Amino acid sequence: MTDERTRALATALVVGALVLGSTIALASPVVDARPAHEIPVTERSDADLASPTAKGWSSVPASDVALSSAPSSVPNAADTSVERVHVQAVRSDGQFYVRLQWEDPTRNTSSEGPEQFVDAAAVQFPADTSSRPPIAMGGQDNRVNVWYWGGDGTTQEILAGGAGSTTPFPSPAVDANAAYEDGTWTVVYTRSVASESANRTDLDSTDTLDVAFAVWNGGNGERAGRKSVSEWHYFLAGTGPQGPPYQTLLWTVAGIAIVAVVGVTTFGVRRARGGNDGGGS
Ligand code: HEM
Repeated sequence: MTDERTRALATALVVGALVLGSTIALASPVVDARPAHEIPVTERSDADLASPTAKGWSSVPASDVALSSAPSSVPNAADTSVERVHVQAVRSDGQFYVRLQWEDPTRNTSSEGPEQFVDAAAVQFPADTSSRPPIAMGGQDNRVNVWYWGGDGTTQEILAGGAGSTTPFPSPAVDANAAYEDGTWTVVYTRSVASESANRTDLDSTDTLDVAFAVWNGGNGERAGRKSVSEWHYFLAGTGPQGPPYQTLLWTVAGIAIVAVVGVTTFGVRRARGGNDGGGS
């Protein structure tokens, strides 16, 4: 290979690497632009996502939500083990789906023996979505709806106005389905978007919807007030910054970058070859 050819090839590769590198550097902040407490709600049509292993979940953006011990006064309240939960949400065909996934190496589904507690998870919404209730399960004049799933197969829809006031709805409108695989729980809650009673959270809002999460590791003695909880987050209906438009933008920019890299490299190689051909034998 002649010096000129080597130089042209090296230049093409450096230019290509610079184009690709700057594209990634510029595109990443755009993708990460979602506010820390925002969780996008993806709009779908005719998607049945009630099963935790439904294929449709693989294309729904997941948010990583941090958890910490609930500041309650029960014994060993600070001894909790689950530090994060992945959250996905979809509205489809009149149904609202929330999928939670978290790691728990021990699968606890029975509370029948002494000191046995089940793994569990819950989602909390304001009963009246126009204001944000206290995170510790609402207050007397600002109650919350809690969707509770327990590892023994229990699903409850609860109305609460502060710790110690949890009251199950007489006819629950929430379903929950769970799967445990490779040390990970996956739970999907399903409720119809339409609310049927005054104390039920209106999920039909196109605005933001406050939401919080709790996870109990039964194997670590966690139950009731001893649990990992999130701060208040909010669901944002429609396509959030991490939703399709941003992904489409990222893939478009990445596509242009790849075409540019291939183009510059091909040009460089052709020039080098041309130089070589012109240079004779
Ligand atoms: C962050 C502050 C929180 C504190 C201090 C707290 C405290 C407590 C306490 C003391 C209890 C036992 C009394 C009772 O049953 O009412 C309890 C139970 C419960 N909490 Fe909370 N909580 C908090 C947040 C949450 C959140 C965010 C959720 C849901 C996402 C939640 C869901 C529940 C449920 C479902 C029960 C009943 C559990 C059972 O029967 O085992 N809590 N909580």
